[in-house]
Amino acid sequence: MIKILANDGIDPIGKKLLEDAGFFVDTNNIPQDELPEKLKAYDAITVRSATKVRKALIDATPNLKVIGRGGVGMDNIDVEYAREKGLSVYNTPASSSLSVAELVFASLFGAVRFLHDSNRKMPVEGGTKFNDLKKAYAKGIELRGKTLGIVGFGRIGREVAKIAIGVGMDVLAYDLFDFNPELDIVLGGGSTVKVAVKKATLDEVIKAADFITLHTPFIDKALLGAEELAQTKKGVGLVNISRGGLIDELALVDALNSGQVSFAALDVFDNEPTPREEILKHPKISLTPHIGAATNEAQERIGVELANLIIDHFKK
Ligand SMILES: NC(=O)C1=CN([C@@H]2O[C@H](COP(=O)(O)OP(=O)(O)OC[C@H]3O[C@@H](n4cnc5c(N)ncnc54)[C@H](O)[C@@H]3O)[C@@H](O)[C@H]2O)C=CC1
Ligand SMILES: O=C(O)C(=O)COP(=O)(O)O
Repeated sequence: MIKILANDGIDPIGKKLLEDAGFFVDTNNIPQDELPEKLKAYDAITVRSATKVRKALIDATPNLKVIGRGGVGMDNIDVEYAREKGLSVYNTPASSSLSVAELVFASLFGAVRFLHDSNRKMPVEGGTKFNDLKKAYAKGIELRGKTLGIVGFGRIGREVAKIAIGVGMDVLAYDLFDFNPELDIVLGGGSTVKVAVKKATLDEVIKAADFITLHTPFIDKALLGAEELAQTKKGVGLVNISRGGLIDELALVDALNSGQVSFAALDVFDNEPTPREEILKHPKISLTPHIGAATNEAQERIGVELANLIIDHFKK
């Protein structure tokens, strides 16, 4: 019987698909340091972003045939090495795009009205300093009519743009590669309308946007470091739901303290799962613990897609 370890869990519908196909699915979370020994007994492992599948683990588990990533980023897997060793590696790249895009807007709408800070302070000071807090949060802003800079115009960047257009924002989009700026926006009743975003260089996005949201993988350096942050519009708002490292965290803290950046909404961090104190405690940072893909709908789509990929792999 094919044995699958879903080490970071799998949606129940995906699990049932695998079981109905005759596979054994173990959803126990085996600690990273025990995996080299315990994973020997399995044919496949599925992971999200928590479990790392590095060279040493691949070398220690010669029975392993498949690595499945329930999600997009495969930076926690030594993909090339695994493939060289004859393993198949799959991910589910489109299943969570909408959920990530919605979290961008949850974060943006929240941050421009200080919800992150208000939710921290109201339980402590709301009873005694209600009017002081009311004053502190008096300078909220609307999103309509503002310019959103999107860096990385792939699956998630495009979903973000669609919501932005619905909200009435101007969109400047930049990608390393040429792209089609037209989007099909679905209206009520099922009709669609084509709307194009403005193509821009990274420099133009940095200098002209009121808010910048990043949707690229992390390769080797921050896209927004001290130099770039110094060139933004004064008071720009930043969103990073992509990967830690894309914004230089220390430069960000400086830019928040000087007022160059008015807020940052972060779902991903340099050092997960233990982000640095200056980031966790900063009153101008809206925090979420890497939950971009953490909706029932996205996880169900991911689980089903991953199950079907694994079934196809072993049944072909
Ligand atoms: N926080 C979370 O829970 C989640 C985070 N993500 C992350 O979101 C990121 C984007 O995902 P997708 O949109 O699905 O990927 P995608 O591959 O569809 O789009 C990424 C785009 O970035 C562009 N790009 C790459 N390097 C660039 C650079 N240096 N400058 C400008 N553009 C660049 C690519 O050409 C591509 O168009 C991934 O890194 C993924 O890991 C994805 C899902 C959930
Ligand atoms: O799909 C991705 O790239 C993600 O970052 C999602 O991470 P998660 O599976 O929710 O731990």
